[in-house]
Amino acid sequence: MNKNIISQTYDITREQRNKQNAHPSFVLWFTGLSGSGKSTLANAVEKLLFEKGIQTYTLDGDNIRQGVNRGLGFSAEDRKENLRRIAEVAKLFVDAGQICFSAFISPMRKDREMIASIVGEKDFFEVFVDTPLEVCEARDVKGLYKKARAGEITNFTGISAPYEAPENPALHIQTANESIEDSAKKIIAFIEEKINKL
Ligand SMILES: Nc1ncnc2c1ncn2[C@@H]1O[C@H](COP(=O)(O)OS(=O)(=O)O)[C@@H](OP(=O)(O)O)[C@H]1O
Ligand SMILES: Nc1ncnc2c1ncn2[C@@H]1O[C@H](COP(=O)(O)OP(=O)(O)O)[C@@H](O)[C@H]1O
Repeated sequence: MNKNIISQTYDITREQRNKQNAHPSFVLWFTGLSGSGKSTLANAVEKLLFEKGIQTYTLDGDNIRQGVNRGLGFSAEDRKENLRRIAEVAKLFVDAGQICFSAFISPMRKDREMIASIVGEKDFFEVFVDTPLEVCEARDVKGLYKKARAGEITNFTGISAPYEAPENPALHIQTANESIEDSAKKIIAFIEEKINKL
């Protein structure tokens, strides 16, 4: 850390923002294979909360990689740096009073532990979007599995790069046999419980 950089404090605090919004702020971190349903569910849940006047924002891998993290690839080191930066951004959203959804594959347990420690354990909730590889591959929303099988994409999660399933997620969503609405309802119930408890 540069000793010439000193932390600046501002008078409007997170607590004041939470009070004004009438709800706490925290991060729901969706992890799962490509095509598991992370973006779909973050989108569905965000719409339901928006209607209730709850402040939310979603950070999504595809979008962030075209802007803030343009230039990072899919090696283990680049994924770690991608996720470290997003964790810092998510932490800012929590400070800004938002319920922040993060939809990133985030395949490695160690990297997810790093994210939790950056965001702060008490503000971090891991949502495992648990969809079997065969189902994700059959969905092949963006045609990437086909390319990965053909060897046109290297380091593709689930095919040529690892995915380590969470061992103790705050929430476990299995999308293979349930509708988007049913999955979204489970997440909303989880959030409502947090809002009432925090
Ligand atoms: N090699 C490889 N492996 C996995 N995914 C790939 C790859 N190349 C491109 N894509 C596309 O990038 C999206 C995943 O980016 P993330 O930032 O979420 O990945 S990570 O958390 O850093 O592992 C991912 O988006 P989702 O399908 O929404 O998960 C893909 O569209
Ligand atoms: N219960 C469910 N939850 C989420 N997505 C589902 C569900 N059932 C089917 N799907 C479909 O699975 C696909 C998931 O794609 P997407 O949200 O882009 O995944 P990811 O963001 O994890 O890559 C979408 O086409 C969506 O309609």
